[in-house]
Amino acid sequence: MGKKNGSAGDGEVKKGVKIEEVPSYYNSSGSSVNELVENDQRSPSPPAARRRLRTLSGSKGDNQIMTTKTGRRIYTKGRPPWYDRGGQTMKKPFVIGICGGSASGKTTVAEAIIERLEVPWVTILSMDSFYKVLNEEEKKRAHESNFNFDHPDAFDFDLLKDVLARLKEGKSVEVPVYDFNTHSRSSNAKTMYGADVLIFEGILAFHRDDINEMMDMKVFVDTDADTRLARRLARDISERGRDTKGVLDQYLRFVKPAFDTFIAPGTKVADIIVPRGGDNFVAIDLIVKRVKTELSSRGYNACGGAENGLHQQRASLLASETPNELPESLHIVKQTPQVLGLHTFIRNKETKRDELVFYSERLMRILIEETLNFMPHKEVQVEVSVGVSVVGRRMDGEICGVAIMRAGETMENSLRSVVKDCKMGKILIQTNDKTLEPELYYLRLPKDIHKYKVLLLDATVASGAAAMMAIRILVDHDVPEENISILSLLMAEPGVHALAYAFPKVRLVTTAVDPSLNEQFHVLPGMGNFGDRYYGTEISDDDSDAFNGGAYSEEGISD
Ligand SMILES: Nc1ncnc2c1ncn2[C@@H]1O[C@H](COP(=O)(O)OP(=O)(O)O)[C@@H](O)[C@H]1O
Ligand SMILES: Nc1ccn([C@@H]2O[C@H](COP(=O)(O)O)[C@@H](O)[C@H]2O)c(=O)n1
Repeated sequence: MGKKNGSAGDGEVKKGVKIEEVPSYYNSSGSSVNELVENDQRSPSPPAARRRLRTLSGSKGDNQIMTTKTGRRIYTKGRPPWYDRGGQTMKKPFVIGICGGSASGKTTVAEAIIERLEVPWVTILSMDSFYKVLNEEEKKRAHESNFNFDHPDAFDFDLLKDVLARLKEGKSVEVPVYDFNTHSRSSNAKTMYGADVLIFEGILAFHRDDINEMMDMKVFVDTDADTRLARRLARDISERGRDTKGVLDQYLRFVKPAFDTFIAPGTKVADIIVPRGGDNFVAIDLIVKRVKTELSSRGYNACGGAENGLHQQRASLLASETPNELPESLHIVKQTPQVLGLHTFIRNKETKRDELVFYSERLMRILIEETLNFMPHKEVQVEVSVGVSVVGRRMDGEICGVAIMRAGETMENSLRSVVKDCKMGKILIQTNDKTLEPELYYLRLPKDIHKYKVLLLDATVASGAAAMMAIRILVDHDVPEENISILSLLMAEPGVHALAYAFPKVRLVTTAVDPSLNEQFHVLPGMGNFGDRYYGTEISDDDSDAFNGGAYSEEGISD
């Protein structure tokens, strides 16, 4: 997939119909969306019939969005709300395997399925990513068109199986990006995440029974051999840095025999055979119909939300009695006159923005210092002067911060001022205006985050929906629950109980707990929309009513 410029940009849809207006913070590469579009335009132009599709491609961590002809948005990165109030996965992705000869149109069929499915969260995994790394002698042979890339031994099937298994569980994976020009992996892997539908395509997609068992539907693209060769010649010369002689030599020596021996038998395990590939709209429509039926029987609704999702359960949260006791995992900083005084400034709606920033940052530092007391420490001996030493303490292990955008970002400066050179990640979660479920739109985490004690930052916790999704994401990235602390200036009691119920080992640290939520899930009495007040982006009550029908939702998530 995503083979423009000869490299397999996996996890992307190659070509999206229209580039969306995406706020700049979606784009982690630092370049604007327009720049990304321009980059894409420099790539070899696809045949006219396919030009309607265009990629919004970016670097690792970018959100990938395409819009179908009917105007629906499809996210090829990100995460739908897959977990329930207990923090557990609710939905498994529907896995479609697509097998077929080289240049048979596997990618084209995959794109056509995505476009017609109209499911918002889709991931495409290509077998190309799992080509083994070649040694120097093999590379030399590959450059002479004398290496068999069509034999099963050319692929790392075990890695492929692990990646598929993790994606099925909704866990994040690092997928190698393959470069057909150099026959090697590029230095940067792509981070991929789960989805509603996962399409896995490749020439040997059906080669191993254990991997076949992981698929819910197996599609074989059966395109005539002459057409495949003609397309391959054109593509490999224009996109993969080959010449006519090399393509033909490789085809006769390896590609054709391997098709007969290893690929064609895939028709026997396939559920559906699609003659002619991407042109076969009848077959593609039948596949799409079947997938839609399967998805709805698994509890997906038309908007991509799940029945019994977080939002629906949140309503019952408001109605339900909260336990009398606050959970043990909650720590409230000591209510000193200093802390209470800072709160008074912050809660007061008359407090000016510069004062709010000053006093809230003071309170944030107190909150962070308090949290650090829970981090593991070890004894160390330091020399004070010649011959004089004392036994002191030093933190044992590394800390990183992850801000839940946007209000959590207000706490980044304070964390940096307390923890020197602290690595920082970001998560953007927004409410889907149709399903009302929180959804992940942007994710940037420090490398090897599972090795850190993670301080998750959000200025306030109301129902806990955003925090719960953020914790779920960290857990999916293999951060042990007990290594996560969520830090907030203010938490609402229902949110505290919801988080503690779902993730009992996660430490909740706050400077105050308010008793309740209103019907819009805003904390009562609360501190207003902290993010807007801090950034000076508040709108007047009148405007707010006009924009939101009377209710505002904090930071895009009604939490
Ligand atoms: N129906 C079609 N008509 C014309 N060109 C096509 C068609 N399907 C695919 N192609 C072209 O053939 C090449 C291989 O198609 P692709 O879908 O990438 O195949 P695969 O993924 O099986 O290698 C691409 O250059 C693509 O643009
Ligand atoms: N370094 C490589 C790796 C693979 N190939 C050929 O690619 C074909 C598979 O990709 P498709 O997009 O066509 O499915 C396969 O037939 C290999 O021969 C290559 O040429 N160089």
